[in-house]
Amino acid sequence: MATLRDSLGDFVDGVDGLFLFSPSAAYYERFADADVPRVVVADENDVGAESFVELPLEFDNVRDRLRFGVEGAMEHGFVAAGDTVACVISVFEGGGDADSLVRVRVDEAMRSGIYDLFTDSRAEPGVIRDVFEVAIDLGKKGQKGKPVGALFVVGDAGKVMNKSRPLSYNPFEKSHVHVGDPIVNVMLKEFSRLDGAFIVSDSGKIVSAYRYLEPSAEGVDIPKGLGARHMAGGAITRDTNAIAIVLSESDGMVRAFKGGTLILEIDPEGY
Ligand SMILES: Nc1ncnc2c1ncn2[C@@H]1O[C@H](COP(=O)(O)OP(=O)(O)OP(=O)(O)O)[C@@H](O)[C@H]1O
Ligand SMILES: [Mn+2]
Repeated sequence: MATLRDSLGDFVDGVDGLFLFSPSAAYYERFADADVPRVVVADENDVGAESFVELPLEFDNVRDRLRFGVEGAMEHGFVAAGDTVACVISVFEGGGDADSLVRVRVDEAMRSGIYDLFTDSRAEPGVIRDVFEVAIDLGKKGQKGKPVGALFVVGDAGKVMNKSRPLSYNPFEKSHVHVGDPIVNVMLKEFSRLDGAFIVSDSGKIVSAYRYLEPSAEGVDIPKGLGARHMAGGAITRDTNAIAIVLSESDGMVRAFKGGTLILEIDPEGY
């Protein structure tokens, strides 16, 4: 008769790597003698891991977090398609160290583009994260309690400006304000009541509000049911090297597009 430990030991049989998501230093040390390489996935490399994948956003959805970590590790060459890895991760918050073990088979199809979205975009990862945060926050609270939509085009701003036109005066015309600044977040939320898109530069400068995007929609494949805002947001990312972060007024979801493709869907309520 097998004990529970014997039976569940299969879980780590033959794994090629151990992924530790946001481990404390003590927890990381516990695995110092592990007979497989350790990969740390966290917002910062506090533990000084040799193999480290930076998590730019605390993906609340565990699947997204896992996917991000695995994709990042593939990009860094820590793992490859065909490998199997054991991921130690927290599903529930506040529990201190990780509470779950997930066995993941690394395969090419796992590359959703999440990792690329942050690390392989023209815009700085911190800028992308800050825009996500504004969009998520806006999605959670709405505008004075009412659902609101918003469209942020991030990076490659010169080209994006050339493929769009103003719907109204640009309140950011002569200003040098950046996303992430608390005052700016209030402004962005205020202006999101009005039409059009926000254009943000690679370094996070808000270049314009109220832009009507005029990309060619040719070859853009976005899910049916999404309207003009999403189409325009998706299409501009095919025409330029920008990414688009779209908050839907109708279903409340935050979506990210890159290269004309929907990469990521986040439910702000989960954050
Ligand atoms: N080409 C565009 N460029 C910039 N903004 C646009 C463009 N097309 C639509 N919008 C903005 O999107 C708003 C909503 O349009 P629409 O309902 O068709 O989009 P949607 O994709 O269904 O988004 P939602 O889910 O928020 O309703 C418009 O009022 C307008 O502000
Ligand atoms: Mn709509």
